[in-house]
Amino acid sequence: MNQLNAATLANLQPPADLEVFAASHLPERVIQFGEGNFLRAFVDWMIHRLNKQGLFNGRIVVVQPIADGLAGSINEQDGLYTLLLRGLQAGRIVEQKELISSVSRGINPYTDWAACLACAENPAIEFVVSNTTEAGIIYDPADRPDKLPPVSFPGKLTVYLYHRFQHFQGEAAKGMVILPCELIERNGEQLQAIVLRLAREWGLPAAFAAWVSEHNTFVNTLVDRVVTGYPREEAGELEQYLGYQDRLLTTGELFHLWVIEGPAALAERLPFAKTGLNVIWTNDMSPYRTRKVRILNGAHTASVPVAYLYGLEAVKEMMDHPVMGKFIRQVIWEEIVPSINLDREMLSDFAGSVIERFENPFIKHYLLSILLNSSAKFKTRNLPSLLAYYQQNGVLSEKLVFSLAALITVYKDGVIDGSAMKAQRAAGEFIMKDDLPTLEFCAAAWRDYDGSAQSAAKVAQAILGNTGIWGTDLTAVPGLTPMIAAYLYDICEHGIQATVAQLVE
Ligand SMILES: NC(=O)c1ccc[n+]([C@@H]2O[C@H](COP(=O)([O-])OP(=O)(O)OC[C@H]3O[C@@H](n4cnc5c(N)ncnc54)[C@H](O)[C@@H]3O)[C@@H](O)[C@H]2O)c1
Ligand SMILES: O=P(O)(O)OC[C@@H](O)[C@@H](O)[C@H](O)[C@H](O)CO
Repeated sequence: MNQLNAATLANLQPPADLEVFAASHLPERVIQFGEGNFLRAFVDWMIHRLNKQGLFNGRIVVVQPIADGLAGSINEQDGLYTLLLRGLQAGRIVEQKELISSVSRGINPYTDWAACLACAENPAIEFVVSNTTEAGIIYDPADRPDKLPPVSFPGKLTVYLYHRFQHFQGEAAKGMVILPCELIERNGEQLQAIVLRLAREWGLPAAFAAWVSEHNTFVNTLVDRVVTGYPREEAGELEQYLGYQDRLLTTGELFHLWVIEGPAALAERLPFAKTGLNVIWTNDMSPYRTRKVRILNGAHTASVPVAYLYGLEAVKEMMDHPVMGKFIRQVIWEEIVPSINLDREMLSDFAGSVIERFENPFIKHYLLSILLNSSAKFKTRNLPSLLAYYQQNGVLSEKLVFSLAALITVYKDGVIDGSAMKAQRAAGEFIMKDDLPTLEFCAAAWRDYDGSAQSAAKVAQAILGNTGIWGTDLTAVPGLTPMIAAYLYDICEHGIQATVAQLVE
């Protein structure tokens, strides 16, 4: 079977339900840092939808942000890939198969940084999009403008913008619109602040900093869609059906929401709403962010360590499970939702829709992929709920605390292997990826556990007291250390299944 590319497509009779739209004539108008599943199933899909209706007429040049990436595969496929969106709409099964044609090419800046800078000279490329994970928007004091390319994403963007500034001699109209999609608080503002800091520390002219501030627009955005990536279990069957091999094949749910905090005039230049896409332009995205990160991501992060240790593999399986299904619903309705100080009805509607999305029978969202980097996720997604619940009620939220104990148990008996950990659950060994110092610290904290309640208390004391992991000393939260210690002991000595079964009843 041939690999998908323009030539393969030209000689193929695609299945009738695969929507194909030719876009190879359209100019590049967007530069995108990040080539992951999420952007391909979200922003690139949205631009594709705009193009189909003649509302944008532009393509995206994709830059891989780290040395190991997919630019080569993107080019082998002439930027083409298949997206499968599946779910229930008004009780009906809906499956949308689209051949996405909005990506023009991939650039690997580690082998061709000049190609990336050449884009900065193109006046038609006015938009920057990014998703470099939460690890991407960071200030790296060791980064340098003369590295080819700079190491960090903000470093690359600073040099990119400086090249544009120089090429167009600071012309106001050549400023860019920058839309980061990383799931960090006020992503646009944080990115702009790092760019300006690097510009200052690298001794770039003050006029450049002024141009960045006055003529470039960094917007804050919040993204929402469950993207499950390459469907490895059914890929063979799907490729037979499609008639080609597609290394970039991606799957996800139908639901999508992009909240953009930016000037109304921008909505005219990116007219997503005209195509029926769920894109909200607002002056204040914080309620959207709080509700999404605390309820949807928080529910994932609270339930996944428990469910994975329990022996389950995917979100839908967890939702259908007699014990774990109760656990996740209880943690959402009884602990997370009440801890958020926003309109009750809005929160309830959202929580209900999140549960329906998790029940989507057509996507397989692996727990292990959600478990990745759980310590940082717990800190930003669940700790605020745990602490707010305590402040409101004067007692600790049992299931959120239990989920923290389950997460701490994930690191028990772990052996560091390169930058990850070989970890253990009853069902066997697995690879736990997390921040390396956290993995090392937690593995060491468990070493003296001897099956006694006292040694469980020592583990709890050590791990909760590590401010580097949680951003605060959690042993200072009244009652938390003994409660975690008791759960650790129960999980280790009675097993997670018995412990969680008792908790949900
Ligand atoms: N998959 C989803 O359902 C989903 C939904 C909403 C938001 N997100 C967010 O999108 C991010 C990416 O998800 P994905 O599914 O596309 O993952 P992915 O693994 O397919 O892609 C990750 C991307 O991030 C880049 N990257 C990784 N580490 C980096 C680093 N240290 N510095 C710079 N770039 C780095 C990679 O090069 C790649 O482009 C996640 O961190 C998540 O927060 C994902
Ligand atoms: O993508 P992560 O690893 O940051 O978090 C795992 C999930 O919570 C996340 O992917 C959600 O499904 C997504 O944020 C929905 O929009």
